[in-house]
Amino acid sequence: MGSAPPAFIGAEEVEKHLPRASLLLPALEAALGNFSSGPAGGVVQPLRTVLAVPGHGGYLGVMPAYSAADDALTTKLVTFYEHLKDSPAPSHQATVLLFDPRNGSLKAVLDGSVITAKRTAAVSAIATKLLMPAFAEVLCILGAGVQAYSHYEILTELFTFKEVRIWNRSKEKAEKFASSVHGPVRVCSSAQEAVVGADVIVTVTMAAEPILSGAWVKPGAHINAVGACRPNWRELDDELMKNCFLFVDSKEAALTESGDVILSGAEIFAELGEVLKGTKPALPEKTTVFKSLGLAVEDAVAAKFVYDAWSAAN
Ligand SMILES: NC(=O)C1=CN([C@@H]2O[C@H](COP(=O)(O)OP(=O)(O)OC[C@H]3O[C@@H](n4cnc5c(N)ncnc54)[C@H](O)[C@@H]3O)[C@@H](O)[C@H]2O)C=CC1
Ligand SMILES: O=C(O)C1=NCCCC1
Repeated sequence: MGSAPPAFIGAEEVEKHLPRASLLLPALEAALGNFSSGPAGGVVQPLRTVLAVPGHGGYLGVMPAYSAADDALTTKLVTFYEHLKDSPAPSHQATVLLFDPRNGSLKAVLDGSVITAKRTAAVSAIATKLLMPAFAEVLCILGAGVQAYSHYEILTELFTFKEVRIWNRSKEKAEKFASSVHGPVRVCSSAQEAVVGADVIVTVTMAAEPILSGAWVKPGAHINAVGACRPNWRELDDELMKNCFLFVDSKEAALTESGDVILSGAEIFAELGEVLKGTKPALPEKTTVFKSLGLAVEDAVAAKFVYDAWSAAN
């Protein structure tokens, strides 16, 4: 007898079984700690393969991982495109394949876009909890796309800010963001206006040149730097990179993929997983940057969560 055909779990079903990114927090915290524990942590994850699509300004990323603690075996396939002016397609599209680790059978094909949006924001929330200054009052989001929404949702669910500000390259998109989310958001006309005085800053743009300058950043602020995932792309300038304590999800990935890290020559202080394990301090009183690139094990944990919830309901 052959194995059952794989389930297809589309975006709506993923959303239904993962209504809030915060549901992933315990599993993601454990996974980040395991990832930073080397082979003893039971996470098997090579550096992702990212191949350019010549002539189309696009990239295809292949992200396999196995997490022994979750007994989750997945690979995510993600495409991201720089210029989509005349296309209705989102800039990032993803699919996660979930396998049975016991025999390699494909159990499910899951929409990966919702998973990517939520797990990335959840990891930024973990970094924020550890690294933001005490009494943080002002949240600033630079960018108004998919990740801006997921970051806004989890950061305003977990923390209480007196003010939320947004800036986007095209103001219309920032205004649409401000009128769609549930709480008050101030639309700013420049990145500088949004950043000055902010305690927590999130950069979620497709920029390839710095959009955040260290000169604007309040000493002690925490920055989640989520965009700029190519070795020649930047969101943060050298002044910020050189004058912060730099935390990353993966040292290997940061030194291979992050233009902000590679081109600035900034020294990495710790992986987030090391802070979660208690082997490195968090330093919330310092100016901190969490450079996020996205780990395949985060997708494994999130896909397993969705699949288990879906299975229980079907
Ligand atoms: N670290 C991680 O785990 C992940 C990181 N990302 C990255 O996060 C960033 C945001 O992703 P999404 O929200 O899905 O993209 P999106 O396309 O939905 O939104 C991107 C935003 O950036 C703005 N933008 C585009 N080009 C710009 C430029 N040159 N300068 C300033 N702003 C510009 C757009 O107006 C848009 O509001 C991307 O860089 C993406 O690659 C995405 C997924 C996971
Ligand atoms: O981790 C991910 O997923 C991604 N990271 C960088 C940009 C593409 C998607």
